[in-house]
Amino acid sequence: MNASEPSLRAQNVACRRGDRLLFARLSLALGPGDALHLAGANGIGKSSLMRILCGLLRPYAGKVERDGALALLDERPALDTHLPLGGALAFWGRVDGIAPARLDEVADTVGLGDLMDVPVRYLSTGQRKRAALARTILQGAPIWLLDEPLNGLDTASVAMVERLVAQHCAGGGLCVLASHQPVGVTGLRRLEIAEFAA
Ligand SMILES: Nc1ncnc2c1ncn2[C@@H]1O[C@H](COP(=O)(O)OP(=O)(O)OP(=O)(O)O)[C@@H](O)[C@H]1O
Repeated sequence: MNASEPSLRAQNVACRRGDRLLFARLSLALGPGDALHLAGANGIGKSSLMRILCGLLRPYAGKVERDGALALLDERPALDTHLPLGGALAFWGRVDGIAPARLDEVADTVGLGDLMDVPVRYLSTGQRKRAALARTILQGAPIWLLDEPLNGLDTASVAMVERLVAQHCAGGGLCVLASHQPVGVTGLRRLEIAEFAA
């Protein structure tokens, strides 16, 4: 694999939360163009695995190796809820050196171009999810970790996320996506996390 190409590997990873071993011996390997759907029952450990993959949580056993920058989308979008959406995205635009025109372009992509003057706290559930997706896109990272990106989205928005994931992977990125819902992305692999059995 080329050094500039993104990759994400987990080898024999185990996850312990409190005194419970959630899962063990979990391995995965993704390279450019790959997309993986993480599935499994409530509380099985999908979000925990996402946090392990991005380095926010230490695995109980095993190791994770990653090449390339990553963007994590979870239920806590890093957008100032007191700012208008445009201002909240512009904050990160200044941090990351993103041109204002690019902010507008991505806001249009996720269907929020007309809501840039609305405070983030007034956005609906689905609009807030789409705002978080805009932030994910704007990060420009080749590795996307999307934890329940379809929650609260209407049918058209689900299709939009599926399209964006497909485009991201077609452009050489990779994506791990945790969802209880079916995900319509061509070539998507599926990993069902199973409860740990000794
Ligand atoms: N900080 C923590 N300390 C102890 N236990 C935790 C902690 N965070 C999560 N857990 C527990 O770990 C288990 C897995 O949680 P996690 O959020 O990873 O599951 P999930 O598969 O994403 O669930 P869901 O489908 O409901 O989103 C749950 O039983 C949860 O209560």
